Amino acid sequence: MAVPLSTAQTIDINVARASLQEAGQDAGAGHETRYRLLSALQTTLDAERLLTIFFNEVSTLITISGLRYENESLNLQASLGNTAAHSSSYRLIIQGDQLGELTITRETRFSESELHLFEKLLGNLLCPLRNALIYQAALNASRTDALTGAGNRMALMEALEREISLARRYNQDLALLIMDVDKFKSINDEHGHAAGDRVLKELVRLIGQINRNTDQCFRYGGEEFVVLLSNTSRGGASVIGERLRSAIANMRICAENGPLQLTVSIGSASFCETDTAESLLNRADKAMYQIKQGGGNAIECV
Ligand SMILES: Nc1nc2c(ncn2[C@@H]2O[C@H](COP(=O)(O)OP(=O)(O)OP(=O)(O)O)[C@@H](O)[C@H]2O)c(=O)[nH]1
Repeated sequence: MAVPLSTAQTIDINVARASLQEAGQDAGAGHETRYRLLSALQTTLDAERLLTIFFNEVSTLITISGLRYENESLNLQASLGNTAAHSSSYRLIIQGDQLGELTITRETRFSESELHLFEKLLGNLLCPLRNALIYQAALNASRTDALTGAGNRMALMEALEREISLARRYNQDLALLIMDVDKFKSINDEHGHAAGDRVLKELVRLIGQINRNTDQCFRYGGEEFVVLLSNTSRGGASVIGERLRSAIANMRICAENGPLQLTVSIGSASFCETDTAESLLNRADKAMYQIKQGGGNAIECV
């Protein structure tokens, strides 16, 4: 049973402090667990690992079937154990920072004293969790293009290596598109750099809408983007590429000098056994270049 946010309890830093102080004074039940928990929570900056440590330690004191955690702004979800009929939900807040929502479940009702103990233990999680989330946000930022929100080149290379090893291991298809805006310099020259920036942002938004997987769109260079298409054949890549090309050609972007139109040249390459990340990108780049030389606004698949 999901508890609506409005009725979810709020754990804040005061609880965390009280919990830390009590951990020093309270020699009663769970004293050792709480010390073990406190030190174990200092060992990692991985939010999912922290939640696993927390779940395992708390389970030695309170019977819990499952724990769910969700942080919408970082798009983080974790689910441990099994979902059950009864639940208690907590909105985690520390000094005004929203850390997400945590829910514990089990088949029988939690007693008041169990929830009281759980809340004390939860207080111990807050600071380590906040540090882990700050770290995660910094990691995300280091892999994101600040202007468009697409992945950057580093993120592309990591994702591409991962996709290639999956394609090899499971004998799956893999394709990628390299897309370059045609005559982008003239868009900047005629409409201004700010309008050029808006074009790049709109382009990424549209790719996300059509491809429904924004994680797989990367800014490869100035006005050049890569779309990774996992589990996609050469024919599938051609269809998606053409869909993108035509949607972009039909897009109108408001600019001071009137509506602005653009076209893109697309090169698509399908993975074959001997490919590396570089060779796959090179083949798509060459295909894209051929389209450029023919005047742009088309797709070439190799
Ligand atoms: N507004 C804006 N412009 C950028 C950005 N990054 C690169 N550019 C511009 O993109 C333009 C790319 O120009 P070119 O490499 O000549 O490419 P093009 O005009 O698209 O020509 P073709 O690719 O041959 O069709 C340059 O004027 C860069 O200054 C950016 O983040 N924002």
